[in-house]
Amino acid sequence: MKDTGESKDQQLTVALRIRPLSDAEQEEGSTIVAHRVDDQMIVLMDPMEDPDDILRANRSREKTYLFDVAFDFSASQEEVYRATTKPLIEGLISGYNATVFAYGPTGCGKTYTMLGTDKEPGIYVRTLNDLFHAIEETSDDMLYSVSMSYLEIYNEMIRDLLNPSSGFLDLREDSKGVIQVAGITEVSTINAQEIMELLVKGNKQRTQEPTAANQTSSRSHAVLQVAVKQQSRSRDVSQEVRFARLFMIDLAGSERAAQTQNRGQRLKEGAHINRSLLALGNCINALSDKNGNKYVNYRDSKLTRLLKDSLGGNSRTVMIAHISPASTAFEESRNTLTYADRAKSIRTRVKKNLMNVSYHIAQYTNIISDLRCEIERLKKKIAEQSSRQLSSERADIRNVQAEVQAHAGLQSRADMEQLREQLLHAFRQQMDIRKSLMELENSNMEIQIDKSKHLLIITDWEQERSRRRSKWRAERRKESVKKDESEKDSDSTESPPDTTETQDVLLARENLTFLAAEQKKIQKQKNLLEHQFVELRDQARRLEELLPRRVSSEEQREVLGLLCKVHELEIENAEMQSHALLKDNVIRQKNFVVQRFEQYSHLCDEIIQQQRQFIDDHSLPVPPYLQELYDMYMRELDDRKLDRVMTRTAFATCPTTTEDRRGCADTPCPPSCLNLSCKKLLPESSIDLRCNAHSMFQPLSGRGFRGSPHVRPMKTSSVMTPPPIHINGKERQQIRKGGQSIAVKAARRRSKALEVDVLRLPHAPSPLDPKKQKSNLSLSEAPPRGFPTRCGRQPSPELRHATSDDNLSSSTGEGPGLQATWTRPRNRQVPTKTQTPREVDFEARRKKRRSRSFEVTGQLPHAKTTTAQRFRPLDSTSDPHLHINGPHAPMLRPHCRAAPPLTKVRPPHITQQAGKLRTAERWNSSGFHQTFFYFVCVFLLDPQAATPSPPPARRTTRSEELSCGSPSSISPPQAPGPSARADTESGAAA
Ligand SMILES: Nc1ncnc2c1ncn2[C@@H]1O[C@H](COP(=O)(O)OP(=O)(O)OP(=O)(O)O)[C@@H](O)[C@H]1O
Repeated sequence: MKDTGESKDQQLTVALRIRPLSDAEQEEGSTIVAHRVDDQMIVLMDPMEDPDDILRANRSREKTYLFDVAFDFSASQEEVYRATTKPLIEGLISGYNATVFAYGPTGCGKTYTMLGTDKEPGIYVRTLNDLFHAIEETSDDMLYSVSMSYLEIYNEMIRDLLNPSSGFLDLREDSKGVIQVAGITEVSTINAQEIMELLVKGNKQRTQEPTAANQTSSRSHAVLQVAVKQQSRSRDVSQEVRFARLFMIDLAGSERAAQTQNRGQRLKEGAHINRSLLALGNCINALSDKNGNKYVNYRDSKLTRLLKDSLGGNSRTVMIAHISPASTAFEESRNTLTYADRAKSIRTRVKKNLMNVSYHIAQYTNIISDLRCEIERLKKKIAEQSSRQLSSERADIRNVQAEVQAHAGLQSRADMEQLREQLLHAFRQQMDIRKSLMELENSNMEIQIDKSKHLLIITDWEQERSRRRSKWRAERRKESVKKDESEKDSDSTESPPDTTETQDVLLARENLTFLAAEQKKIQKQKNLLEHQFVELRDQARRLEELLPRRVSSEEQREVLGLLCKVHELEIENAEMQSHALLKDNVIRQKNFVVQRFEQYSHLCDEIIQQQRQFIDDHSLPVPPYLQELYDMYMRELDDRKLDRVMTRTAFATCPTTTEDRRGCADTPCPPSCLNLSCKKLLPESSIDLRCNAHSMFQPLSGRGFRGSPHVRPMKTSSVMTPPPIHINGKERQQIRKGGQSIAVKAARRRSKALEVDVLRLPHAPSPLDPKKQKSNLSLSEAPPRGFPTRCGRQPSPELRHATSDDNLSSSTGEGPGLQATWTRPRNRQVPTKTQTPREVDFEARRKKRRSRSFEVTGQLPHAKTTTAQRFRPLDSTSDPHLHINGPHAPMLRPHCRAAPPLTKVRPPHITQQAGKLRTAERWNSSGFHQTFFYFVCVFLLDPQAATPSPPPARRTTRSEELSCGSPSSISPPQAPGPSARADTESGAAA
């Protein structure tokens, strides 16, 4: 092994630290005489300067010292370490020896700087920490071995602080002049924590005693030696090995006996300390001699021998001198400063401790085995690294997976949110459209009402015109009978009545045109909105279908399901509001129509009563059939009174289910509803009203209005048709039961009333009586509905049947009902021998009734071909104002063919007398009082004309229909004239 390091001169680094003024010094009243001027300059002021001392008068009272670095009481441990010792660590690793020693009087802070406290560790700890950190950083390439020893020189004896039991140790110098402590314990470790524990342990072994100057006065010099050996990990035949030592020395403080007041052992310790320090001072003096000729006597003390290399050899050395700032320690401070100042000029020859090791062939085996070990070690390290990498990669994969999952979760949540928003948007739009539709429908209804009012004005005017014309014609006819031809000529010059339309009528026509245009516009808007609504509903459905696929969690599914449900309910609510609105409007219109009808009815009654009064007053002869008619009229009046009461009850039993309502619409109302009143006794128009009132309870779809032409146009004006609210089986049963009980009551009351009639009326005439036969025949021919039996007022089987179970069951649509009782069978049954013709007739009707009741329930497929449909007895001919929706004229035509206006109807017995009973099926009770009234009028005017001719086969005009209810409109049948045609046209236009 040979030393290959290059040497270079290096000056000793001297730092000076001034500690803070201690409590004791403050108590003594010491003043601060040492000041740090800057990073390097210290000023020491002499507190004993006497102004009277002439000899020293010219001397400066302050002395300035310059050092490499200067600290005062404000400097921290870290600052001192960084400025003094930290730079040595790099050199130490590179193979340069280093020494740091703390020098100064006792109690000036040497131990504080080197060892420090737990909170403020000193140079020892900080240096070792940094050293091991630096070793760790380069350990991949270099192989280090660190050993540490800790000793004290106490009373010129060396003691191993790590192993105090080893006794006093000797100093020896090897062949190269390197001082060694024989037998010292060297601890090899690179664990900083372990070294710290050793230091604590060693410090506890250090001799420390309290003195007057310092309560923790160190009575020995403590030397911590750290040896660092470093070599490259790559082995070769020759290899470079670096070796360096670091001494960190906490010297004992120089002390004055007077100051320390030591006695005995302490005094002896002090003497030894001072001697070693004096030797150190001498060495420093010698080393700092500028000439360099002075002999350096290291052998005077073990301290100087130990520090031989550090002071004058191969070492980078840092001296940290400590002084007290107190005036009381002025002398010690000045001495210390003087020594430190001298030490500055000490120069050391520093060289790297490099050893090139050449191996013999015999050592190659070891080298190879070492290399193998190294290879194994490296392989192991690589494996460890790869496994660490793998695990980190796995961790990375897991992280990535977690991230992906989180991202997917976020994505799905965002998707769900978007879906929810879309759904909500679709629902909101649906609701908006619903509302708009409702508003449009409302406007439409209002327009309809307005139109009805205007139509009414026009109709009134037309009636008035017709009345005037009729009157004019009658007058003309009368005059033609009374006067001769010449007078006729003169009369022919009379102008017809003025038929110019009034201002009101013109205005009404204008308004009608305007309202029709408005209605068209509304209809267009409605169609558009309905189209949009359908699209939106489809869109919402598609979104709802998407839900199960998109929704990941049950919770989300539940929430979205509820959301859909809520909006469905909202839509249903809107539909119900729409229905309510429509119903409200329909009711308003019905009320209007009912009022109108009642006006007509009262007027008819009034006229009949007054005419009757007139006949009675003038004792005019009344033909028996007119008397019969009048009696019938009176009975009808009574029945109507009863009927009003019963109708109120029967209304409560109106069918509620769709099927029942449909039955009511397609066919006459079921018995439980209004059969006892509207179908038997009430005039046609009344029945129609009731039936329409029924239809108010139907859903506003076209289907619900099928049976009533008056309300059929409503089909086109209904809003989007939401499904009807279905009533479950139980509820339906309850409703039916309620209906049945009310129907039973009504039927019983009806039967009772008829029985009273039987008691009151004369018995049926004998079949042998030709007159009565005629009457009887006429009765059997005549429709039974509301038409009282002249032959003794026997309660008809039909009416008795009204209370039967059969009949009642039909009210719920479950069995045959009474519907057929107000229609007349077309094909009469051939009487058997035992049956009277009347019984045969009843039997036939009963069968027909059963078939009709099937028709109502819809159980027979060919029900539509029954007579009920052909006769259409419920269709009104009397009041055009029922036609509240849509076009009127086309709807009226088929209706009128089935039930012509009263002006064209002959009373049954008259037609029989004339042998022309063809229109009996047209006969119905609704026109009864009107017919009667007609005959009374005719009779009064001209008894000869009381035998009417059969009605001409012509189409009924609307104006004539409208005049049905008006007494003034009753006129003898006549061929349609130009005026009538004009009426027809104007009515159709309206
Ligand atoms: N820089 C400083 N800051 C604060 N306190 C200090 C400082 N220097 C020294 N002291 C305090 O002064 C007292 C004496 O210090 P220390 O024991 O380190 O002196 P010393 O020079 O080692 O004495 P000795 O030579 O007798 O061992 C201690 O209580 C120490 O905490």
